[in-house]
Amino acid sequence: MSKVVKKLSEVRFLSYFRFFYSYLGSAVFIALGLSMLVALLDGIGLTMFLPLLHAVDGGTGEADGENMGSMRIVLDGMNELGLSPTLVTVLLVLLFFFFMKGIAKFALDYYRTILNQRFANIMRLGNMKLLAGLDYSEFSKAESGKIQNTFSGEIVRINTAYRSYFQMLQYLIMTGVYVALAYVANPKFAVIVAVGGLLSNLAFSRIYRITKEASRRVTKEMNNFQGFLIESVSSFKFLKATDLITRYKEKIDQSIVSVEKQQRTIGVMNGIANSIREPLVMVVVVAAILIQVTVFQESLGLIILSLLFFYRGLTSLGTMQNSYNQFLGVSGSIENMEAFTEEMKHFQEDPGTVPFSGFKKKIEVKNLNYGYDDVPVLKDMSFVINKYETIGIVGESGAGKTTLVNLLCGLLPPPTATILVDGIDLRELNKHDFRRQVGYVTQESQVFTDTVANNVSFFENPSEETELKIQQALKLAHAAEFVAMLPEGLNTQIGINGVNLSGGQRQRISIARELYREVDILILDEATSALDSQSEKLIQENIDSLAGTVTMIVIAHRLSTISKADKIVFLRADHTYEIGTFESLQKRSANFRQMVSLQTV
Ligand SMILES: Nc1ncnc2c1ncn2[C@@H]1O[C@H](COP(=O)(O)OP(=O)(O)OP(=O)(O)O)[C@@H](O)[C@H]1O
Repeated sequence: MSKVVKKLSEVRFLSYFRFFYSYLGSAVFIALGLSMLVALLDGIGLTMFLPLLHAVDGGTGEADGENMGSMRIVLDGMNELGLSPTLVTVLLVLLFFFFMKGIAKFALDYYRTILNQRFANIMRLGNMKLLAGLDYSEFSKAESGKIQNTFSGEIVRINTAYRSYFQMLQYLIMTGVYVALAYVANPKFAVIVAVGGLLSNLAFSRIYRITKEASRRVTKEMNNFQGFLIESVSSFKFLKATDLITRYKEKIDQSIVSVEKQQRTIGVMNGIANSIREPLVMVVVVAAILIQVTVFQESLGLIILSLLFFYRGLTSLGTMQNSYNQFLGVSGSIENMEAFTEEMKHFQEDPGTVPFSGFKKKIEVKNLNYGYDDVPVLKDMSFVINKYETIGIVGESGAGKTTLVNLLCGLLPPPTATILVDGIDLRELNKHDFRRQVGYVTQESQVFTDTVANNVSFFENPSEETELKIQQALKLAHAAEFVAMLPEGLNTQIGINGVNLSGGQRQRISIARELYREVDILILDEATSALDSQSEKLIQENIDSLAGTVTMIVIAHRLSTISKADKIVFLRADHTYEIGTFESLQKRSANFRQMVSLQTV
């Protein structure tokens, strides 16, 4: 089945089908099958009108099938079933088919609603999986607005696209069924109307093109808009305090206006498509009747049934055209989503296969070289971190401290086997296992819009035991005191990005979270930079007290933070480095001495 779908999808219009099929599988065929059933039942019901007319017209109360052309097969069928085509039977059969159609239509609508929801969820779940598995270095190049928009607004738009697309397919099938029935009823008339219908379709091609282009632009502008929005929320304080928010708002306003403009174009196109549909249908029908009557001299009676089918067929065609135009109005989102998921799939991280059950002995860095886009940052670096040691990483801004730490925690994979954890190439280790043992307090404290307790336990189920652990972690991070003073203690909401807390308090909460996790390796990136000297001193003491129970890698600008470290990796801007204790580096490195002399240690 999927091979057939692939082959068909080489046609652009059908390539969208492959997109939906890739998420919903053969369920889409069930929906299409139901559409066909609805059209067939409706068509058969309609054929009953002719024997009905005939029965009434003949005054016999019984239809004999004369003038029904090939459709007399329906009457033959009734006869075979032992149903004599009296007025009452024909009426009952007509009712029967329309009831059956009602049931099939209900099943179709219900199934489509379920599929619609399933479709949105499959997309959301799939995208979340791809995002979680994304390689960190690729993530750092991504646009946050695009991710945000693709995950929220675009999914809504694609859901609309899905509805319109399948509505279009449903009406396409219906049109096909009606045209086929019309052809069986009156072939000549059918051919004239079909040609007319196809010609009328040409009028729509320009509308389709304009709508599609506008849809693409909406997606692009929405990506920009979301990006601006995220940045204006995260940088609100700065933008507000400097009134740069006024200028930033102008950028956001422009993208809002541009989206509106494109959506207006889509609206106008949909309006035109809607309003010219009916007149066009009528032009085709009137022309076909005139040709039938004047050129082929057929009686009107002969074309009534065919006309009935055609009127329905052409109405279906019109609805199909409108659905298609509505679909095109949001189809830009499908292209965006396809490109986005392809990109994310391409940049998935290798999860690693070797299980990791805990850090046992040492991390060895052996001749590590690393750079970005061929620009070297770390050159031929070698050192060892033994279990429970504290390693300080210092150096000028841009010397590569964060890069080194990202390599050590497996966020950036080194090109060759140059980082070994307990003798195993870090790239081979199961990343989930390994990272569960890594705590990371980043430069910008990571806090989440929830309570203090949830920020520390990271949403672990509340229990007495959990609370006790939270309190211990807060104490170690020197945060217990200020948390106790908060209006609702542990259950206080900390606000968006922790706005209700001071910078130092946010940092202490972040430290408490990593201590709560009881990891083997704790990375602190400038972790005490936002603290006042009293708090820093206290945390420093707590960190020192952790020495010997956890392996710590500490990036520090303030040398006091790492004066007691077992080893210090001192990085220079020219990619050279030195390793030693604070004292030994002070003795042998002029650069290090200079750095120390600039600070009061
Ligand atoms: N994703 C990236 N792509 C390209 N270059 C990068 C990337 N990340 C960092 N760099 C570059 O690598 C060098 C080292 O950066 P890194 O962030 O590791 O330095 P750092 O010592 O931690 O600096 P700071 O103390 O200012 O935080 C810098 O020149 C930086 O511009």
